[in-house]
Amino acid sequence: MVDGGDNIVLATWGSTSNIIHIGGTNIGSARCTDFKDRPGRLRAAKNLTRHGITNLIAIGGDGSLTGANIFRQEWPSLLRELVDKGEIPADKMQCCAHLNIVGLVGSIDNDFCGTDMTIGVDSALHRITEAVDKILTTAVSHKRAFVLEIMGRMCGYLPLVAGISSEATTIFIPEDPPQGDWRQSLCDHIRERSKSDARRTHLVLVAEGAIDRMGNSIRCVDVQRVLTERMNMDVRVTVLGHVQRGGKASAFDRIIATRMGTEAVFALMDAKPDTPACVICLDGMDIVRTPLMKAVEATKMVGHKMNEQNFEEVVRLRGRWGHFL
Ligand SMILES: Nc1ncnc2c1ncn2[C@@H]1O[C@H](COP(=O)(O)OP(=O)(O)O)[C@@H](O)[C@H]1O
Ligand SMILES: O=P(O)(O)OC[C@H]1O[C@](O)(COP(=O)(O)O)[C@@H](O)[C@@H]1O
Repeated sequence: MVDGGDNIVLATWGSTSNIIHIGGTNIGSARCTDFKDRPGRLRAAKNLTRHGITNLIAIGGDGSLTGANIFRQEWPSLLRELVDKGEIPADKMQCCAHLNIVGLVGSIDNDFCGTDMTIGVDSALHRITEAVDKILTTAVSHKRAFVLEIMGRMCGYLPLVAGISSEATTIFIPEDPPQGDWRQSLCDHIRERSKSDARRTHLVLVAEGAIDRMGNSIRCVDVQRVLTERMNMDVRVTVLGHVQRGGKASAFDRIIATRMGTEAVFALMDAKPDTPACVICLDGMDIVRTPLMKAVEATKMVGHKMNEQNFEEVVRLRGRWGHFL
């Protein structure tokens, strides 16, 4: 939108076929600093009106969806400025008067309030589960413990569900830091588990953003040191890194992306000038429309509560969010 020119092309059946399995971005969009400032959004408005585009589906996290909402709010004033500067003809004020926005949440983190799952998180979970299964081969045959760093700077969803699917011994996530002395309780827990299952292989999953109750980072090497020094265990660290973001989309992701994309088009077709912008969410197994700004506000609130170290509230906000509506 901001760069215009050849970056805006008509989608056809041909250009949108045979891409359903591909991860990443196919249309070539990326983070764009210019869009954060009005001059960048002015250029985007000019490029869109040139093509007569007044319906947008924004795919991204809270940043992209916040930007999209700001763009929508500013749209009339952007058009007015462009007309006043002589950059677009005056009749565009009428034919492009309203910009409709619908959001889709794409993120491997599953950190957006309002949707039970974001597009991408299931594929990442598959990648993590496959990787952990492979690591378990060495863990079992060499009788080693493994400490794995899992993505999620502010969100523990992936480590949490990956921990369940791989029977991890312990999981560290940012939203629910361990109470008290985590080093001691980790050792106690492992001793306890080993009593009932001496052959057990110990996996510890650490979220990228894991912290203790004081806000200090818990890193894989910290866990490794504790288990090595206090438990005399043979411990290896593996950082799964960007492997988690890559590869083919899972069947579940292909299906929710298709269902959500379809609903986004219906939402745009239904939109009237005064219809508030919405984001398409998964509620249980249903695809639903949710007010965009409420969802963005709730998501930002998680960040504020995290900064205040109000972890009870963070956990509550990460859960079902009917209380916001
Ligand atoms: N406050 C904002 N105003 C306008 N555009 C924004 C704003 N925040 C983010 N954006 C746009 O959305 C893009 C993606 O935002 P970012 O926070 O990096 O990722 P995400 O959408 O995954 O949260 C940014 O590069 C920028 O173009
Ligand atoms: O490569 P970068 O820019 O450090 O990004 C890695 C971060 O992106 C994430 O994968 C989330 O990205 P998305 O929300 O775009 O899926 C985090 O889990 C991770 O911390």
